[in-house]
Amino acid sequence: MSTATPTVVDALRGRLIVSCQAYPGEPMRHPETMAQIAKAAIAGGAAGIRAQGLADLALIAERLPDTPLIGLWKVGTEGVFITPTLRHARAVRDAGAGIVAVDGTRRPRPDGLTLARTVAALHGESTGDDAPPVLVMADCGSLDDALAAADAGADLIGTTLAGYTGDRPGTDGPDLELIALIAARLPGVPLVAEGRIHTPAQAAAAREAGADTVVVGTAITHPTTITGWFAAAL
Ligand SMILES: CC(=O)N[C@H](C=O)[C@@H](O)[C@H](O)[C@H](O)COP(=O)(O)O
Repeated sequence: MSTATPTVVDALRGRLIVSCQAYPGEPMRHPETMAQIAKAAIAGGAAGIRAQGLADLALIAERLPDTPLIGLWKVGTEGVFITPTLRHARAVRDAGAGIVAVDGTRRPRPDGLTLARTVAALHGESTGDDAPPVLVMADCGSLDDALAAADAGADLIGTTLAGYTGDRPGTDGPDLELIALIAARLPGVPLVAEGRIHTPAQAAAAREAGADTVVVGTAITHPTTITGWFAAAL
């Protein structure tokens, strides 16, 4: 696992990261819209942004140059779809993400590389201008994924895919049990709680369970879903 203690991780510890994503065909799917949402999230106290797609990432990096940015590139919605290959990861980095989120499961990757080789390649490549190498966040779906990803050298472990790979139940809120299991087995490896955190109390519970930092997406930045929650209640 990585022994680096990057300052960007310190800046995120105990703080909120807001995921700003709109899905194909949705009204808010526009880089300008996502950049404005990201700025609004920072104004509200977020310490970092997570975003998808090269155009969104490039604009957010330009508008918020001092904000830690976790980038990903989704390819489809099935199997290994979060930044699935080294080529996608390099593009996300080159678009301006200081942290590249990649699929961190043990499933085979479309380019045939292991996660370890993917991480090593990214760590070994200069980003120019004395900038530190990009950090890699492994989006995991289980404890075994997390252990393997830490072994592979991932800088941050995320619970992003818990409930989406068949290894863990799709809990109503965050998978607090998984967060606690990973925190206990990987002390010292930055742990990002992500997925189905819908209330401030759930965010606090994720931190309490052992997460270093918390990502909230839908509940802050996806009005169609939030509206649906309210509409369904009436
Ligand atoms: C499983 C998957 O594709 N997760 C994606 C990863 O980037 C996003 O669709 C989620 O919105 C993000 O993880 C934040 O989670 P939530 O929106 O539940 O707060």
